[in-house]
Amino acid sequence: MLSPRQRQDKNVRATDLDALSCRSSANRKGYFNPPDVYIDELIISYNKHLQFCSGYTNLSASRTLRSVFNEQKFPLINRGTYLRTKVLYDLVSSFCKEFAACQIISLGGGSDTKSFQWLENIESVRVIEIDFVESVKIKKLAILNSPKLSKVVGQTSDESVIISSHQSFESLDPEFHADRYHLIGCDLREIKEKSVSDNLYKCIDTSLPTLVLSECVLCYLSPEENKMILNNFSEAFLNKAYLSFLIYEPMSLNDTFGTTMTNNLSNRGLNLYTFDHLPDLTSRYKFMHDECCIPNVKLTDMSTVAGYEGIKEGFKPWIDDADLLRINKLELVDEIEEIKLLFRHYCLCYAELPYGDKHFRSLEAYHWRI
Ligand SMILES: C[S@@+](CC[C@H](N)C(=O)[O-])C[C@H]1O[C@@H](n2cnc3c(N)ncnc32)[C@H](O)[C@@H]1O
Repeated sequence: MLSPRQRQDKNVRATDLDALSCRSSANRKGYFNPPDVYIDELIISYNKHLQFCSGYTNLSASRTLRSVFNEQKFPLINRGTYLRTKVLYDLVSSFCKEFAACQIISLGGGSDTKSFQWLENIESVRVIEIDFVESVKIKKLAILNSPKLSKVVGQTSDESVIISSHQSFESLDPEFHADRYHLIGCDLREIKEKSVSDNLYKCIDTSLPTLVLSECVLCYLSPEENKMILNNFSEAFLNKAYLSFLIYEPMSLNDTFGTTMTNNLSNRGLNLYTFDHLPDLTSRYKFMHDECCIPNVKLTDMSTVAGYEGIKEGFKPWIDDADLLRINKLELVDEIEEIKLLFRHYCLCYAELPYGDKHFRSLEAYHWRI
């Protein structure tokens, strides 16, 4: 029997399946150019191993996977997935180009495949991915059993790893370490505990310019936990190297659509703790700037990023015309008001700490609302 907290954590971990199924759907529809060749390897790992995760049986795992992956995604969801993936990928890539030798720390990286693409395309980047122990094991098994993934992280072996029971899954070491890539299993809420932080900072190089990425992760934690996690990184890098945060999250805007989002999630046993406290860009700016003491904070919403709003006010879309034209041809999306409404409820935040005269200069090329 799972405790209420374990049940809640199981639901939070399962949000990764939604993210993966959305990426898989967008990929199949041709949104990603070039196509993402890593997504299927993660799906294979979930198909084989979800049944061994806590709270699942063979039957409930196949039911979950069927319902998540068989569901047809609306064009507007595919478009949103594409936009989020493309914008975050490009922004982080331009960070890596500007800072040359650098490090990306992905909080709650789940089955995201952008890390593999950064490793493939950017020679001097180190990537550290952190997630719950079970989620990290799914990714580790995907890497160990996939020649494609093993190759991209720079560690090939001829032996595949066979997991055939809850027990063998549980006894698998969750960590994976290669020269430029590290997978670490931990609960971010415990980041201040000495054993957790010692283990984490063994893999993190605090002398490198670093970007901490959180894509739909911190929203599942309370504002106090958000602050504690951000402060933990800020303190670790203080006077040692440039540090910044890139955060992508839903926000409630305190409107009817936000209330519907909250209700849908709470029906699935999920609480978005930041929804009440950080409902919009202004409150998020205050939180990052005043409470987390980060001096340079930029924020915008995805409707502005995509060019659905803000053009008259002088905001330029972040996606170029040729790409917009290309994705417009993939699927007919005529519910423009619905797209605006949905995209307005997702925010993007870049926040950097002072370190000498270091600054992510390419940031100025993007149009931010705040
Ligand atoms: C919606 S998924 C997003 C996954 C990935 N960032 C993406 O965008 O595709 C949320 C992820 O955050 C992870 N997560 C949430 N709370 C966490 C915590 N307290 N510690 C570690 N990981 C956590 C979940 O396990 C899950 O993989």
